[in-house]
Amino acid sequence: MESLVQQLRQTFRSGRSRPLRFRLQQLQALRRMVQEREKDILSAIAADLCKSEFNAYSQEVITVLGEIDLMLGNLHEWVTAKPVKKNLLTMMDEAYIQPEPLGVILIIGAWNYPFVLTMQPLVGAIAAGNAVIIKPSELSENTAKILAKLLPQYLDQDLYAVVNGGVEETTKLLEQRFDHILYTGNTAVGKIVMEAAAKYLTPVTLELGGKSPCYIDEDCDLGVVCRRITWGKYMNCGQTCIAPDYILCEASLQSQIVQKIKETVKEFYGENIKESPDYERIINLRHFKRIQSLLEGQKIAFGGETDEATRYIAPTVLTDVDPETRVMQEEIFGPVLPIVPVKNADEAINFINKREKPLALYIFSHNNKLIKRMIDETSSGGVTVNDVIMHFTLNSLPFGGVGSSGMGAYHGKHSFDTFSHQRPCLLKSLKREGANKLRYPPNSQSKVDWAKFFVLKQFNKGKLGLLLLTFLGVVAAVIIKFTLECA
Ligand SMILES: NC(=O)c1ccc[n+]([C@@H]2O[C@H](COP(=O)([O-])OP(=O)(O)OC[C@H]3O[C@@H](n4cnc5c(N)ncnc54)[C@H](O)[C@@H]3O)[C@@H](O)[C@H]2O)c1
Ligand SMILES: CCCCCCC=O
Repeated sequence: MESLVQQLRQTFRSGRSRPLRFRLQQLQALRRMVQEREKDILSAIAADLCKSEFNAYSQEVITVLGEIDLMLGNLHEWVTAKPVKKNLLTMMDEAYIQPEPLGVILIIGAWNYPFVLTMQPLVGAIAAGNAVIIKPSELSENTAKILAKLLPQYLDQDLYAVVNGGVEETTKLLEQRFDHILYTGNTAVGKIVMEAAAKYLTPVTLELGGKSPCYIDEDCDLGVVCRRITWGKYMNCGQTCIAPDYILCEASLQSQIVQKIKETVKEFYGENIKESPDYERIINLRHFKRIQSLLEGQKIAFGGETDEATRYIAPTVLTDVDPETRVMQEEIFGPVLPIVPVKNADEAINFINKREKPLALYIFSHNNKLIKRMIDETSSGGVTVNDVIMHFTLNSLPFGGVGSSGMGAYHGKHSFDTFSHQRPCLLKSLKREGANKLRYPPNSQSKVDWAKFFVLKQFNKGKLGLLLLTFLGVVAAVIIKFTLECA
C-alpha cells in the first residue's frame, strides 16, 4: 500500500493531474468507459444486488454520466481564480482565491449503490486535479471487480488506482497518509476512519447513515404521498441511505396509509413480488437475519414474508410501533417501514430532535407554515418536502450528513470544492513602501487611526466608487507619508 500511495503522490507532485486539459481528458475517458462498458457494469451491479438493468441504470449510471457532463461543462470556470473584494490597503494589489488540488485522495465506497457511491466522488476528485485511490466495498464484489478491471483501461494508471479487499486491506490503506478521505458507510466504521485520519490531520468527508424520519401531515392526498414513499422505501429493497426509515403521523392515518402502500406495492411489483424484476434482494445473510429479527414482536400490518434461501424480504409495514423497540433504535436499511403514531407536528418535532441527527428528513404537507417550521426547528443532512430521495438527484445541492449522519458534502460543484483547497492569494509589489510605514513599529495612535481608515473601507462600489477610492487612497497615502515624516 505504501508504495502505491507513494507512486501516486510522486505523479501528483510532477503536476500531471493539474492542467485543465488533462482533467477534461480523463473525465471524457471515464464517460467513454461508462458508455462503452455499460453492459458489464450493469451486469456486475445486477449480480451484487439482484437489480434489473433498468434500475441499475436509472439509480446509478445516469447519475455518474450527469456528474461527468456537469464537470465537463463547468470545470473551465471552476478552476479559474476568483478575484475578491479589496480594502484601501490592498487596492493596488491582486487578491484572488485559486482552487488547488489537495493531493492523493482515498475514496472508500459502500455496497448498496456500489457504482455511484465510488464513481461520483471519483469524478469530483479528478475534476479538482487530484490523484485517487478507490476502495470499493468487498460486499458488492462483482462491482468491485469490474471497477478494478475497467478503470486502469481508461484512466491514467499512475494517478488513479483501485484497491480491492476487506477490512484488512482498508485498515492497511488507512495507515497511509492521504490528503483527503471520503468514506461512505456505517457510523461505527466512520469513527475508525476519522481516528486513522487524525494521525496525519487528514480532512475527512463522512457519508454515514441514520434513521431518516418521514412526517405525514393530516389532509394530505395519501394516494400520492404513499406512492412516493413506497418508491423511496422499497427501492433497492430498502437498502438506501436516505430511504424514509419510519413514518410519524397521527394514529388515525395509519390504516389508510397501510392500505395505500399495499395498493401501490401491487401496482409497482405485481401480485407476486418475488417475480418482479424491479424488486431487489438483501445483500447477504447477515443483513437478512438482522432485518428479519427487527420484525420480532411487531404488529405487521402488511408484508412480513421472508425467504432465507434467496434473501427475500417482502415490502413490510409495521403499525403502532413502540419507539423503545429495536426497530426504532437502529437504522433499518431494509424493506421494513414502521409507523410511529404522534399526536401532532409538535410531538413529531420533539421526537426527531430527541434522536441523532438523521441523514434526511421528509415532510408531507400542504401547510407551508408547518413545513417551514419543521425545517427551522429540526436538523438533518438534507430535506425533501412532499417527496423522498429526490434531493440526492439534484447535483446543485450538497449531499451529506450532519452530526452522527456524517460531515462534509459532495455532488457537483460541492465535490469540486470538497476535493480542492481554496487558496487565498495576495500579490503585492515591492513599490509603494510609504503606506506600509503604518504597520511598522514604533506604533502610535495616529497610525492606528489611519490603519482603521485603510482597513475598514471596503472597495466594492463599482467603477465610479473604485476611482473615488483610488483617489482617496492616493491622497491618504500622501498625507500619511507627510504626517509620519514630520512626526
Ligand atoms: N451517506 C451516504 O451517502 C451513504 C450511502 C450509502 C450507505 N450509507 C450508510 O452506510 C451504511 C451501510 O454501509 P456498510 O457500512 O454496511 O457498508 P460496507 O460494509 O460496504 O462498508 C463500507 C466500507 O467500509 C469498509 N470497512 C468495513 N469495516 C471496516 C473496518 N473495520 N475498518 C476499515 N474499513 C472498514 C469496507 O471495506 C467498505 O469499503 C448504512 O448506515 C448507510 O446508511 C451512507
Ligand atoms: C436514486 C439513487 C439514490 C442513491 C442513494 C445513495 C445512498 O444510499
